[in-house]
Amino acid sequence: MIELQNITHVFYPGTPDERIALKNLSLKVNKGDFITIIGSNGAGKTTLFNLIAGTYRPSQGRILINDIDVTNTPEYKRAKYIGRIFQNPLLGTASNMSLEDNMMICYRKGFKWPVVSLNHAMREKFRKELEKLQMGLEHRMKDNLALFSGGQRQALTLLMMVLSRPELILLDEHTAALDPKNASKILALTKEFIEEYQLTAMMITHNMTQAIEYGNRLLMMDEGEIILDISGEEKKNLTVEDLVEQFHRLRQKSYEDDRALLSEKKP
Ligand SMILES: Nc1ncnc2c1ncn2[C@@H]1O[C@H](COP(=O)(O)OP(=O)(O)OP(=O)(O)O)[C@@H](O)[C@H]1O
Repeated sequence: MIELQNITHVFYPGTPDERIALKNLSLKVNKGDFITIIGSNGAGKTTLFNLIAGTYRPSQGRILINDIDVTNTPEYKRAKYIGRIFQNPLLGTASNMSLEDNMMICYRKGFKWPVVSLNHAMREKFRKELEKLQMGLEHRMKDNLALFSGGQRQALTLLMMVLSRPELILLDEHTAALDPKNASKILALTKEFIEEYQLTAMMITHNMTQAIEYGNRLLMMDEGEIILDISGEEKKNLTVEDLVEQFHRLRQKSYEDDRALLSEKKP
């Protein structure tokens, strides 16, 4: 469904600040894959998402979506197929608009005609969708989103993204800024929506336990390369210790990700 062919990305090439963020990276994402991505600090995870979403064009290599070369397709055009959620829960929704207006904008995404208006039938439809979040938000459709909590905003971002039926969703540490209770609620919803709508998903996380528990495939990145690509039974049997040990064996150094290692420490 999405294919990266020999992608290299260099920031500030030919200057003293030159930084090779991705090195000749190739990856095939199959329809229905739910891929978790872990990696040491500066491994290139977010750059990978930026290239898939079209925020940057790669220095070298090609990106295909459903066999169509989109390497030079701008981000706004790719947004039709790709949904993305960031760590900041305020980024995915408009604060100064009501919940129902936010949902309407998202519902219209990609459709220029016919123009659907916010009528009784639409409100009922939105109400039913909001009930799935089990947060009581179906009773607050006229409230401005500035009044909602971070967890509620991230749940809404997730729901609205799903309603726009993207082919691929990119989750960039989308639970990292939430408290543990909200983070696990959002993760459970993520899993539920991915299954219900049969979405293809890629999720960056600094939590190795989460990376093992969720999805059918796990990628580990380091210094701009994918160094592990584990799926199926092998993934089901993985432990955090295995991952740290495999990293050490492959790279002859210890895993440098403060947040990951701290989050795995037993109390
Ligand atoms: N806009 C940019 N300009 C210059 N260098 C950048 C830019 N974005 C990323 N880099 C560099 O590219 C490398 C990869 O960064 P990236 O943010 O993709 O890593 P990451 O795996 O997401 O890291 P982290 O887990 O710490 O967020 C790093 O060395 C980083 O400093």
